[in-house]
Amino acid sequence: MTNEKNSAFTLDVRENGVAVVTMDVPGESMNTLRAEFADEINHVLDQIEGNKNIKGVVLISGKASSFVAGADIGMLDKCTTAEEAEQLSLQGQATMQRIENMPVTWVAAINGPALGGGLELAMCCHYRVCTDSDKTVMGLPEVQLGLLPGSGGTQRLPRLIGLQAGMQAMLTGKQFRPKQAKKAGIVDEVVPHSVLLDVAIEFALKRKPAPRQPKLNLVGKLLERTPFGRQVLFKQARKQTLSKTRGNYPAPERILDVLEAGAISLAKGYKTEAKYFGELVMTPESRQLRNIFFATTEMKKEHGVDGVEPAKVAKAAVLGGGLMGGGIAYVTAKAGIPARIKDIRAEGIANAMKYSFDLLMPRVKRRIMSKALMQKQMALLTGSTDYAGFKNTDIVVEAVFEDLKLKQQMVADIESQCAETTIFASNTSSIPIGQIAAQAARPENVIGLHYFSPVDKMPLAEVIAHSGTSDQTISTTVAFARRQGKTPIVVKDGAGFYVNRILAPYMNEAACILLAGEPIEHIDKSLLNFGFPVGPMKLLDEVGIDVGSKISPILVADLGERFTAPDAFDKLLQDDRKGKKNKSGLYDYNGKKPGKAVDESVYTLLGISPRQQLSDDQIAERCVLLMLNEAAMCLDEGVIRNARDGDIGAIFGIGFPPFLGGPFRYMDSLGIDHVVARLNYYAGVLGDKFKPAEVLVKMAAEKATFY
Ligand SMILES: C[C@@H](O)CC(=O)SCCNC(=O)CCNC(=O)[C@H](O)C(C)(C)COP(=O)(O)OP(=O)(O)OC[C@H]1O[C@@H](n2cnc3c(N)ncnc32)[C@H](O)[C@@H]1OP(=O)(O)O
Repeated sequence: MTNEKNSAFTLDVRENGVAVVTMDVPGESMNTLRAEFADEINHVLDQIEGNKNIKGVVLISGKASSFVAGADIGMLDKCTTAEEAEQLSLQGQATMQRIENMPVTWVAAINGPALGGGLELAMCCHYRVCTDSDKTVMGLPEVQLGLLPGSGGTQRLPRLIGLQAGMQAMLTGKQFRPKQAKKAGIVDEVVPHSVLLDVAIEFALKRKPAPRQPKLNLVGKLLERTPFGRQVLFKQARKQTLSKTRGNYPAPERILDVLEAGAISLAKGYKTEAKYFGELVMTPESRQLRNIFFATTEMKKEHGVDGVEPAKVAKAAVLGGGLMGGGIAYVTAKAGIPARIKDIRAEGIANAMKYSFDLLMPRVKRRIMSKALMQKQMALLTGSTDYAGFKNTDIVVEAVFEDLKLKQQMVADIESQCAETTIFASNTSSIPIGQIAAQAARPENVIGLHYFSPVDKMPLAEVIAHSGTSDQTISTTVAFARRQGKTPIVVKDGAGFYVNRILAPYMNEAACILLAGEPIEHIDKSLLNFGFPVGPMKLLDEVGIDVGSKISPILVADLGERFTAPDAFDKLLQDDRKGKKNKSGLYDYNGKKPGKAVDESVYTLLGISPRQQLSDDQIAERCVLLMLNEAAMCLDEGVIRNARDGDIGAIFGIGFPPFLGGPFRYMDSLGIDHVVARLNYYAGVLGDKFKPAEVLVKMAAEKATFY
């Protein structure tokens, strides 16, 4: 065995002629690919080429549960020119082409994540064997970083699984589970971890596979293997991509360019891949997306309170079997934590359980999940219309109606029915936690844990500590939310906490613009083009016009008149328009395409003759500026601990455009002086609600930035 001191690679030539190359980057929990490894890996390749006894090679990771997590994103972040980044790509391509062209058979033995450059490394091998571990995933997620696969992946994946499948995988960053990867043709075998190396060694002793084409049906062959078919395919793909990105994300378009080049010639494909990889590394969009990766990775290591270890949560309970309760129970059981659901009606419990069933059954049918695993997760859900089984719960999450008295009663019930250490976490979206805890015997155990709907999809959770919440409660709740797969941010108690507080002025301004006569679809299109996943008018229908109207008075009482909602909301509610939930809102939910067309009768109800008067940019600027201003006030008042939490909270909570990095990074990119100037302009035209936050005025004067 040869292993240069501190080398990332060791070479062990077995008696049977199989060389095992183990990648184990010293001191790192994950293997990543770095330019500095080039000499090391080429030295290993030289040794293999120089040893005629070697009949085959297995490439395996020395990490317990990960293969290779891709190129080192920190390395990419340090690039200062597109040419520098392009060289990294060309270097990666060359190394992988060298492996692919070696006379001996190479086998990638994958356990755990093989992502980005990690999958590219596996694809230059001649066979791939992976484990059936829950941690084993394969994919090319570069697009989520504003990049494209830069070490040959754009050319190898389509040749392995087909152009359409490869295109889809790269445009979405899809992660393949072991069985999916086998079915798609990414791996040749899926085995238990205990025999991974043995099976890989068997493959290494085989001859290289004959050149193979992915299996395609007739339509697939016509689309992928004829020039005319590819022309149709790429035209459709570009149209779909632009309809999703609205031109805000360059990477998907470059991926299609590279795929189209590669369909003509492999050499052209590699050349174009390196060129565009280099350019994308330097785009502001990719920089912002990489910042999100660094922020969320850093947050994974935080407990919410420095130096306070979380208590163990062995069992949880959920009060309320509605939409939120069902979602909370789902993510709890998915984390492997038993969840007891209490509702006043048995139907409520059944409804909560059905939430999980409806999410899991399709996965079983698509063979993404085994029936046994589904049954195991469902078995963690139990229910009761009383407090039986609550005695040994460590945390109870309350998700009942937004009624203060009811929530205070829930606190009293839990304090009498559960252990003295049991945490009471309220999923309230707006009621100050201090008020909910006002009559608690153990207020130190009371905390807010605010999820966003749909709970199984939205990654953010706000952890709201009132003045009496103990550090232990905070730390345990943060850890619990993280086990549920959430990205928790700890926010200070107060009406609307952080996310709903910055959302309210944004939504109110959209309503004002509507009342001034701007068409609903134009308002939504403007904010969609800005980069939000849904327009404010559609969001109002989705969340519920009644919910929005309940939050406003709470915000006005706690934070001031600037949160007063336009009377449009009252007029809509008087007409029983709650939105999507009762199929009557700003959009028409009764036609053939529910929610697609505006319900024109709204204009009559509001006394409006819709006419486009403002530009997209004017609409977006007015709504977004108020969100930015409120975010700055939240930071200044300590509602959020830092700009990073504010950015991640806005992106993960309300879909603030990720390519802009979040409110604070966006203000930095605009320039604080520009933000203040525009706020002052609108304050002069539209009133004090646009008055710039004092903190922004001060920062502008000092030419300060948030980062
Ligand atoms: C050549 C081209 O194709 C370009 C590329 O390959 S771009 C990179 C593509 N790869 C990715 O986008 C994967 C990014 N990583 C992840 O998604 C996750 O880390 C994971 C799913 C691999 C593992 O998740 P988890 O188990 O939660 O572990 P952490 O996220 O906490 O990560 C553990 C530590 O590894 C560091 N790390 C992970 N991936 C990378 C990477 N690509 N570059 C640099 N560092 C990476 C992460 O920062 C953690 O480090 P720490 O020191 O423990 O904080």
